[in-house]
Amino acid sequence: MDAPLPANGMDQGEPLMRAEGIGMAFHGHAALADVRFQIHAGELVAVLGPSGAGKTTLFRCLAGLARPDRGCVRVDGQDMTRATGGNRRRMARGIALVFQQFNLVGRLTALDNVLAGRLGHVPAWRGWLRRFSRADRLLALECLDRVGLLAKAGQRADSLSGGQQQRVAIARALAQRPRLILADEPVASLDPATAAGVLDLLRGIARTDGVGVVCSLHQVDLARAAADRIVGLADGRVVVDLPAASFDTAAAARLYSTP
Ligand SMILES: Nc1ncnc2c1ncn2[C@@H]1O[C@H](COP(=O)(O)OP(=O)(O)OP(=O)(O)O)[C@@H](O)[C@H]1O
Repeated sequence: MDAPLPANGMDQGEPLMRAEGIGMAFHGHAALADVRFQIHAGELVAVLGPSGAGKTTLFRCLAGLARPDRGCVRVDGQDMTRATGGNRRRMARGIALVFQQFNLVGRLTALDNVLAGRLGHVPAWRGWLRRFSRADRLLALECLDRVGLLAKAGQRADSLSGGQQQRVAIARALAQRPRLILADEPVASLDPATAAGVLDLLRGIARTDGVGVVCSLHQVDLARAAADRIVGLADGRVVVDLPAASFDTAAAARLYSTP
């Protein structure tokens, strides 16, 4: 008999990214301790945990923005933590980041912000002069269309609503043509309905494009509705790693009551 397919219905194969025993301390206090989990193509993994559990520190380690004291992050089996030069840049290009505060340039249009997603793919001088090719412009417009904001392409980013700004940030991530999207509390600044819409969008991208998405969240209900898997961090350790459908009140109690 065939093995059952994972929660997202896709054949998972080799993981895109693997956290292998990540540890990181600040002033002698462990923010992360022996964190291990995997992310596969096409799945949305929600990282939940109480305040101070280490979600942002983990996100920074996965994104290559911080170097863990112990363990490593592997992308396609290669150790990103110790990669240098062109190799590191190539790995970083495959990882797009989405932040709670959107990180758009307010005075630039939505389209120009999305084009920033192409910066890792074009020669530096083109980026400085904002000389993007026709193909890059078409791709950026296509990405805006996918997030439902083609009509806002020429509008300044700071004139858009919070939900629209986060959609532009997701379009920018898409324009990078990433294999992984790491989103640190992407819906923390949004109202519940807008938040659910943004998570639906990320889940659709995971499914349609086969991108792995990791998303830290504070709301259990949103995580259960949008994610394929939930990884629970408490006091820097993974205390839960379950298909979202199996994340019940007992799992939530285990996660949020860990001393
Ligand atoms: N730059 C830093 N210097 C010192 N301590 C830090 C630093 N960054 C994080 N920490 C500590 O590491 C621990 C984990 O913090 P982190 O921000 O990763 O948690 P979090 O789960 O993202 O929290 P929240 O949900 O409140 O954003 C906390 O005890 C925090 O005080």
